[in-house]
Amino acid sequence: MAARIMNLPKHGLCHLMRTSALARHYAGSTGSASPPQFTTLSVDDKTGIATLTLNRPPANALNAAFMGEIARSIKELEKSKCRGLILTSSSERIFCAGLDLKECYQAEASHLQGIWVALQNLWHTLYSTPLITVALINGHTVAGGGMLALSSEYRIMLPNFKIGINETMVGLAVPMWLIDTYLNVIPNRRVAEWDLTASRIYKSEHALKAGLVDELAASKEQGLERAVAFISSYPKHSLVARAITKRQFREKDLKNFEDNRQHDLEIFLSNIQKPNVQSYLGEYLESLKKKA
Ligand SMILES: CCCCC/C=C\CCC/C=C/CC(=O)SCCNC(=O)CCNC(=O)[C@H](O)C(C)(C)COP(=O)(O)OP(=O)(O)OC[C@H]1O[C@@H](n2cnc3c(N)ncnc32)[C@H](O)[C@@H]1OP(=O)(O)O
Repeated sequence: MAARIMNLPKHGLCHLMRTSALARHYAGSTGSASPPQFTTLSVDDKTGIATLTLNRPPANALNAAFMGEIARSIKELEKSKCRGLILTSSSERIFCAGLDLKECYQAEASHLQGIWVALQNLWHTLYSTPLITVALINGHTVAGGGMLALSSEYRIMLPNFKIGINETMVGLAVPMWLIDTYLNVIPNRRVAEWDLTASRIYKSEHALKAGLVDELAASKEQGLERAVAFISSYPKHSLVARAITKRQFREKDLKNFEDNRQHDLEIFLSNIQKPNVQSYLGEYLESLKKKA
């Protein structure tokens, strides 16, 4: 691991930063003095590949601070001209359980707004990044967690976990930008419509067959090797052309999102505050607790 910040490393791809250095960098560039709280970031100076590890126990549930932190890391890595990003989890069971439902229950409108805007920003940042992105899904990933995996370009999953988008199950509609993201991975509209309307959750092995993930890996170590191999398969000289091509594939979805950003927020706020949705959310949270 590199131990210093410098302008141009010898391979010309990535500034070299350790977690502590990046934390200082955040303070300068975002106005926030707080170091990363829920993630760790490491950058390999030989490969130019960053690994961002989600670390908000027990479930990596997404609250506004956590989502802001992930989005800021991606932006900083873009500036430092890293080549690729691997997203993974410090948990051995859960990659990401989606939005922090405890923070969505009986919350003030302003708090809910902060959560949704952070989710929108995180999706936009990850979906549009020129970095080569791989989700190394080393645990269950549902709802907002599925969004993180599906917005990445390549998915490597460990066996015997669950992946899917289950919003209709919690009584809410899937937003158009997430439908577009899903279609970018599963272009068969009938299958995508069925999956999202039915809140279909796939087991790893079935997700591979369905094309929702690209590879299975036997262990996290093997998954990391495969992720590095995927990112390294893009030659250095092609990175700019690659990024422009990626952007063109995703541009329409990004524009649709920008055109409807405010409306999307209003729909979420209106739905999440409905008494029946809140009541269902309360029961759902109880059912999660009872499992323990
Ligand atoms: C509110 C709905 C908004 C809908 C918005 C509409 C559009 C969608 C656009 C994209 C946005 C998505 C919104 C969301 O992300 S909603 C989140 C939905 N998430 C879920 O339904 C996941 C619920 N969790 C599970 O199914 C399971 O926990 C699991 C992820 C499969 C892991 O199972 P397991 O390994 O058995 O672990 P536990 O169930 O025992 O959980 C461990 C621990 O974590 C707590 N927890 C789990 N999920 C959440 C969560 N989402 N938020 C907060 N806390 C969560 C769980 O309560 C346990 O805690 P304790 O150890 O303290 O009991």
